[in-house]
Amino acid sequence: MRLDVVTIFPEYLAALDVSLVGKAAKSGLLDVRLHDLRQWTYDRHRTVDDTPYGGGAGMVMKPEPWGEALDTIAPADDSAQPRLIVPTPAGRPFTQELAYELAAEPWLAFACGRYEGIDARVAAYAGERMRVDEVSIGDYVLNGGEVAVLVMVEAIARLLPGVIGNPESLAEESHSGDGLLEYPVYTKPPSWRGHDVPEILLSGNHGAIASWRHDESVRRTAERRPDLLAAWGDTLAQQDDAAA
Ligand SMILES: O=C(OCc1ccccc1)c1cn[nH]c1
Repeated sequence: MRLDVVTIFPEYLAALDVSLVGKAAKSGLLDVRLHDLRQWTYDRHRTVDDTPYGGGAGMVMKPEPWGEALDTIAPADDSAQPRLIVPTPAGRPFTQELAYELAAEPWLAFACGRYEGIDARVAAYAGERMRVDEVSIGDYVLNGGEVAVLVMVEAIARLLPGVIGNPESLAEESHSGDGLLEYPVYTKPPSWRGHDVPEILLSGNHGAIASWRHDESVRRTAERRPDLLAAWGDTLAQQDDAAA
């Protein structure tokens, strides 16, 4: 997979060179290219922002540098075009499902907005030749899209074959498919500072262990994410109907 990231803080994305993503990049699974948006500015102050039409506080990122960045990274006359992801609080939710979808793409480009955002015509212009998704990693506001890109790239890269050492560990994690949160995990020692590992996990009774883990997943989901439990209940009902 090719990954392009356009930002006014390329050093923010240096983290992509370490850990899993760094290893994937070195092993050729990922072709990560960072671009400084100011490369496409020509005034003395390398201006990337201006005041918003219609008034209001803050500044908006000018369209011109973005248009030139996109034209350099993905020339309009190339048949191959990236899927453009624009992190923003106003985006569609980033989910494990979307991470899987994006992990199947051959080429992703990320546009890191700052200030109050990027002139809306940039997404419209890009949309003339590539798929554009405005995506939110959560209901809070950051100063820029860079951290959101780190979050999304890590969630996506770990799904690429060969990046994760043990693919089985993908199957049982939270949000990985059954719609419930992951059960609590334990390792040695069996007793630690007055806290013991639940006996069932030391029993070797795999049926009982699986049942305990499912019950713990349901309990935790009910406690922390009743929204997911409702969805999970609906899914079960649909499965029952389908089986009936
Ligand atoms: O703050 C975020 O992105 C940076 C950004 C982009 C555009 C305008 C303001 C801020 C964000 C929050 N959840 N997901 C993304």
